[in-house]
Amino acid sequence: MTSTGESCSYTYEEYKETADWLLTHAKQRPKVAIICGSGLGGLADLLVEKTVFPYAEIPHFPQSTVEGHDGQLVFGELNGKLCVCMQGRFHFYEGHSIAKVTYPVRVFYLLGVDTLIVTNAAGGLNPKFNVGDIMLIRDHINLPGFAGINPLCGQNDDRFGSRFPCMSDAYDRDLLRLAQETAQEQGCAAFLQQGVYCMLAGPMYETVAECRALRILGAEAVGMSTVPEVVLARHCGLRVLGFSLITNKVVTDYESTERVSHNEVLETTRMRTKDLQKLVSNLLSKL
Ligand SMILES: O=P(O)(O)O[C@@H]1C[C@H](O)[C@@H](CO)O1
Ligand code: HPA
Repeated sequence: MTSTGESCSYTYEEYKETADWLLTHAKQRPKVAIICGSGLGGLADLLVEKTVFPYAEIPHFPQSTVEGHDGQLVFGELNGKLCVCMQGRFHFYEGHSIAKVTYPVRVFYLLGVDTLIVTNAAGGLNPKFNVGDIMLIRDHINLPGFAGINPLCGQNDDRFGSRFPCMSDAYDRDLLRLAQETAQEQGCAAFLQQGVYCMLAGPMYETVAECRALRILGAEAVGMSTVPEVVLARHCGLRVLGFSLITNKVVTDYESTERVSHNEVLETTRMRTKDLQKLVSNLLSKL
């Protein structure tokens, strides 16, 4: 890894070393990778015929530091589909460079993965959303990207993708439709939403004025992750499907006494995690 203070990136060889190490140590060859959001790592526990690698054992892999993010990579089968699951993701606010936050995505690509499923916990900005709703991510707003915090900044490596990737189709429309159908079939359409996720760097939750501004921008859910991984995944041509679990409503009123906390976020994930697990699992069988 090179770090100049202004930029920080990994070499192709480093990604390759990690991928080759995993190919040597895991027998599975998954086509689907899943990144589990805060409190949503239980999904990885459902895999069968598992091979589990603590992040600390994987060459060049970053470490998780946030409660609700366990820090292990799980290979296995879920509903008949081979998957590799990140039980714990990396966030920019943990002090990781944006290259570190997204490191696993290029490793997945080199493993032969062609589909990335991302999940996260997010605050609901759309007034029609309820706590516990599952929002299919239709699009995103990359606010840190507006400020130049972007995993694609720096020299482009054509072995991963082109200099100027398209982002107008970041979230795969066929997968979105499939997720909607699956939700209907399993009877959870009542709490399924679709919308625009906006990433902020965090780690503080938003002020009232910020939430009002985000709404004006067209954001419907706000969080502190996901977008850098999706940007890098699209750069190397992976199909992406994203789920935001609406864990809290954001505060847009100065008279409100509500205070969002990570405890509240984790509590909501506990309430809804089984539904999200079932949705992902049912969907996998259709891929
Ligand atoms: O990893 P995700 O995006 O699910 O985590 C969210 C954003 C912050 O890390 C944390 C705030 O409660 O949950
Ligand atoms: N804001 C930002 N990130 C979040 C929130 C929120 O309200 N809830 C869960 N993650």
